[in-house]
Amino acid sequence: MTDRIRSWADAPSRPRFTPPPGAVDAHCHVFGPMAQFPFSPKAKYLPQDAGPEMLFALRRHLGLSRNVIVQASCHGTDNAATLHGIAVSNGTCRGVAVVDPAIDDSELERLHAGGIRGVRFNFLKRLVDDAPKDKFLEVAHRIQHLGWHVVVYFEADILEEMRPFLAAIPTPIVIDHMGRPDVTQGPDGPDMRAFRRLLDSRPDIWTKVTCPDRLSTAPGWDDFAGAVAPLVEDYQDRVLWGTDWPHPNMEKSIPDDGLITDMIPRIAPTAVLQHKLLVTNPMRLYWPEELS
Ligand SMILES: O=C(O)/C=C(\CC(=O)C(=O)O)C(=O)O
Repeated sequence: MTDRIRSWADAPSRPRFTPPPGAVDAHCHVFGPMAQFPFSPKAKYLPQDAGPEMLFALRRHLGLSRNVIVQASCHGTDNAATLHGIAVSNGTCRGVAVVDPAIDDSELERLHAGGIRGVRFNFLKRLVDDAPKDKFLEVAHRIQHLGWHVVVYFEADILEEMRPFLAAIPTPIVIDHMGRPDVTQGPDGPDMRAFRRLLDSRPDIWTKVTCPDRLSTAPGWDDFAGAVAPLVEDYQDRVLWGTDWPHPNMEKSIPDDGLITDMIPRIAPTAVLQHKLLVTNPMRLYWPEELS
């Protein structure tokens, strides 16, 4: 792997939508800078640098206030770049780590002190070499006392086989990008119905209603809006939103972050829904101490 890829727009448009004060981008990443935070030897993609200063510039441009930095697979289980992003954010970032299952308790405590509030289990074969469910479950038990949650990334074709694993997780769960349903099937299609059954199986499964650019095939991402708006309405206290910047692996179809932000009122059409999606819900998971 030699070429470093660039998957984000130089000059995203300014959204027409104005997020409420305190809005959180609850799914984004930082890449490097590589000279300071080298990528993993196991990385499946090698991106250009997209460090915290770039993330904060985008956040200002979009009218957002806080970020949840999710450790991307290109950094493996070395969370230094994510911790650095949090450390230079003056309290406006928290993070989700990816850990080696053999991690010891003192390292978990160090991550907590550095602003980590969850661990991510990634099941996408194109991103990781293995996803050991038994070891992940051990990790989930060991983070429970810290008040953390588990973020799980998988695609719709393995949802059924994921059910026993998800049922055994002792902490709250956040599913990335709704488990990547086929949104062209519409809100009542088989993928969305299966995903709703999962949400109905436990009251503490949350989801990120993210990535129209990855999930949609329609102009204006209309199929995404049509499939996702009813989900936001029905599960309004456990949905999160994020940009997914710097959009790993989207270099062939780089999305406009302004347009991504303008999807918010299409999936959450009222001020009440928008406030839950962008402020109350992410604050409950990532900054609970600030909520009275
Ligand atoms: O950013 C995302 O959520 C999705 C990714 C990348 C990713 O998760 C990772 O590298 O860890 C993808 O589908 O390629």
